[in-house]
Amino acid sequence: MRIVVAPDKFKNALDARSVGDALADGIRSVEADADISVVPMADGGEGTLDAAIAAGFAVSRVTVTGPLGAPVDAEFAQHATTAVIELARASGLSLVAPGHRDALGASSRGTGELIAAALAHGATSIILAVGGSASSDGGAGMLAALGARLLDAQGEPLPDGGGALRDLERIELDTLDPRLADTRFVLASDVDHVLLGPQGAASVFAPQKGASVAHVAQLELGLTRFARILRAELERRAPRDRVKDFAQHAGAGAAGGVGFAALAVLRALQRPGVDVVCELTRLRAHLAGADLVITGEGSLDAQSLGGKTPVGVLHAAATLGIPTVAVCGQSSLEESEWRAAGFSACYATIDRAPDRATSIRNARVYLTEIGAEIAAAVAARRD
Ligand SMILES: O=C(O)[C@H](O)CO
Repeated sequence: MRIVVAPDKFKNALDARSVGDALADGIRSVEADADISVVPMADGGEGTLDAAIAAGFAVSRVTVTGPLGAPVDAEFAQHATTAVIELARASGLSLVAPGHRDALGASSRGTGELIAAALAHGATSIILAVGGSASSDGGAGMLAALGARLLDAQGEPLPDGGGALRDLERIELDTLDPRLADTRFVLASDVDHVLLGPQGAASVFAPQKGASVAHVAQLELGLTRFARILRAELERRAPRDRVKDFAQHAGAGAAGGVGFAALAVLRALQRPGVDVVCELTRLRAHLAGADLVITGEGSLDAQSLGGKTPVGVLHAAATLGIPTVAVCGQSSLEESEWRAAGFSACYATIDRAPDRATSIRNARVYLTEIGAEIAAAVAARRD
């Protein structure tokens, strides 16, 4: 029996590798000879770097400016001239203790510093995996770290953080790192949100970064100003008809608007994150000859069906006619929904636990049980 286990992380419980290993342990407890490939996956947000490293990319460590200004040790991954930068490693919300969240002050500067480090290592193709950020600065910090000048009415550099953007008067892009002109960027984002408005970066995501209602309003104002001034600067540099309204582009609102800066200034090509990760991990090669695929993520819901990891893996397996089983911490989908999506079965750890906290705490144990149950079901069908 050949089984490919290609899960995303179970947020707050286990990383993707641990989820896969727990399922594999369970399968082997029933089918000792099973040929199992564990392929840690991600949807373009957090976990993308781990997926690249698991796929053989080399790791480089750099000290960069953390989301609130203190230095953090971050990593990027590189293979030949392709680098994977995961924003969350430099500018992630997980780097900030819950009591210290500062939605106005947090910056994406460290992500720009990571990009600069990758350029110094010879990268000419950069996959920018964004999501899980502490910042809502529209990518202003990232651009500043790459040489852009963001100035206030007195011609002084703006302080870091989305809260300061309301004082932005001018952006100069002529000072950008010249290597960027010869670098191809792919934007792999965890969400498709636009930059502004009720579905934008400030309204939807800033509250989880510690923003009050008043902060959200201030951030929205600043991001609106930033988008307008940046667009004017881009129009100054290029014929007006070639400058798109990147603020409205899907993914522009990812990571507090870093998606916007990546699209507008780094000329990034936006791709569904899970497709990028499928390529990084060479998932299709792993799937060759498989009898079954197991995928999943912490919470399986309508958003998952919109193109998150489980569905990306499901589609890759379906093209080869391989059945796919979903495993999750909890699911809000009806059986008819996950079946209609194409999964042949769906298992949730919460179904084995008295409550959510226990489900998270004992995720490894439950996943091992689920792995055993899946293997037993396959064996029963075969015998
Ligand atoms: O970082 C964020 O703002 C969210 O994860 C959406 O990208």
